[in-house]
Amino acid sequence: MELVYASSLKPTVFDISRLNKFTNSSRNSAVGSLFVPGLGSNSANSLVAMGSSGSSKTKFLTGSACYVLEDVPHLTDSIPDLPTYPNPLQDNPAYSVVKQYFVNVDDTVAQKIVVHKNSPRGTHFRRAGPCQRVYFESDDVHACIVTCGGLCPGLNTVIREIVCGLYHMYGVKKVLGIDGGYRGFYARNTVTLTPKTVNDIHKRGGTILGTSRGGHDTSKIVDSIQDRGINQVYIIGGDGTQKGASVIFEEIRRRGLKVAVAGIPKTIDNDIPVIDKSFGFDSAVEEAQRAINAAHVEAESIENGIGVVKLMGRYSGFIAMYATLASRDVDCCLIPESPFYLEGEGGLFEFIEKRLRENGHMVIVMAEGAGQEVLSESIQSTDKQDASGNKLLQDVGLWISHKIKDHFAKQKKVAINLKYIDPTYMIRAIPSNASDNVYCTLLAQSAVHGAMAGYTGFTVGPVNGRHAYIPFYRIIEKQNKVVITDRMWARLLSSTNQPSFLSAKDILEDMKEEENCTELLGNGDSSYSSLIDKEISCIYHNAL
Ligand SMILES: Nc1ncnc2c1ncn2[C@@H]1O[C@H](COP(=O)(O)OP(=O)(O)O)[C@@H](O)[C@H]1O
Ligand SMILES: O=P(O)(O)OC[C@H]1O[C@](O)(COP(=O)(O)O)[C@@H](O)[C@@H]1O
Ligand SMILES: [Mg+2]
Repeated sequence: MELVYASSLKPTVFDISRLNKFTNSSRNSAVGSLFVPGLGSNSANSLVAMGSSGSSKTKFLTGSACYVLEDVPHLTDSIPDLPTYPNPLQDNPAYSVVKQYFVNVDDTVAQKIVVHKNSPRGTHFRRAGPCQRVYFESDDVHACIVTCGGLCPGLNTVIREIVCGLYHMYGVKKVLGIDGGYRGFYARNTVTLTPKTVNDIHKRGGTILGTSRGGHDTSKIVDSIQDRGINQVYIIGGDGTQKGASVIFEEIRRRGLKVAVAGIPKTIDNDIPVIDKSFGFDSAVEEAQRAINAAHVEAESIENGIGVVKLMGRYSGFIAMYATLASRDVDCCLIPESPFYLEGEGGLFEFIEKRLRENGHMVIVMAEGAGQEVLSESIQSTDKQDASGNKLLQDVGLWISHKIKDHFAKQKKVAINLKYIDPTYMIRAIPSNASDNVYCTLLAQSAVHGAMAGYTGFTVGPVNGRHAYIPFYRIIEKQNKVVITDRMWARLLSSTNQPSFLSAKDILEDMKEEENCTELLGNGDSSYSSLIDKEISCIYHNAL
């Protein structure tokens, strides 16, 4: 049993695997508080739970009305008695006039903001921002930045703002860029980054550091961090990258190093859970409009014109869904989460025929991961993967274009004119738009504040509009997907008026699957969030 102290409250620490038993035996405690032996049932008492999920430790702090803080690790968890220093920002003329510039140590951000009067308060995350005391002296900081995975608009902005944030806010002068993703730690050169060298990189697409898939060798990476004397690691990347960051963090902690590991979530697909959205997503949706416009102009200009646009989205169809909603020129949007079929009543071909009869043209937008099951039934699917283990997809846009052409050629009733546009890599390579630039700046600064304050093993991101520090295990436990039984997909269906391709039975099955999934996660080792949510609502309802 370990004892840790968080905020001003006296904590009790216990193994999370015992939470079930522990909370079951406390059902008679006062509403809104968990009964902790030794702390009594006073709702002012809180408990801190530190348990292990496989190799990963989890920190929970509970409060009244079933409040739970899923906190992030801190350097002092494994290296106690580290010295602290006043935050240099307090002497910064720009910030000295700002009222309450520092975040309160008890500030947290609620994960669920739609509540009822009797709802438990539920899960919260630590609010991101500058803290009064920091755990690094400016001259002692040696930071590094790495970018991994696929490209995404805004990568250079995040790099720029980490460098400038460290320099200008904290007086940190040693920042290293790791060349070419994770493998760059041990196989490539590094570049020195200064505000001067990164000054105008936000105007360029891509990443000035280069990126890669695969090549994650944890012990070689941590050896390199240790050998170079790096003590702050900023890791920018998607779900795969954050998994890599999590194991790097574990290894650093195992070796007892004073090194803060901060993740900045990147993915054009918006498939990272918990956070509101990922950077680059807005830019991608905006740029996709140009491709959809082109498809619409082409389709409209000729009799029975059909424009097919393929957008990115391997497992999640967010870009296709938002680009469709933004455009209003799209007749049908196909995403991986919503299965569809081609032939017969209610199928895609029937819908195309109807739209051509009504409007004389149509536009179809599809995510690259859509219809993979139909496609693999039709052509032999391969199980090829990229270097990171992501499934390599067949070109569904090209395949569907051929299918549509074949269908109308066989029918011999309507002569169609189909144009297929694949703007995927053009979209991914653009610089970020204005709103993503602002967003990237906030992400970078929050990451810098967190690392300087000694937090580690966290990903930063907005939760309901407020930036928060989220433990790695919450980011990597599942992927964010479009929920087709949610309002947003219903809005899309009513905007395009396309068929849902689902029978009432399918919808019921989908909802059941969602429920089962939550159940499984709740009982399994991987999702502490679901476990905690289930437990607190159980206690709460029993107490009422
Ligand atoms: N489970 C994992 N454990 C450790 N490293 C991983 C894991 N999954 C992916 N990575 C590493 O993360 C990097 C990026 O992953 P990838 O899936 O290509 O992109 P993204 O981070 O954008 O999802 C790669 O270098 C890959 O080796
Ligand atoms: O061809 P590449 O570079 O491997 O990338 C293709 C994939 O990268 C993405 O753009 C983004 O994926 P990641 O965020 O995992 O890098 C996917 O939409 C796409 O399937
Ligand atoms: Mg990914």
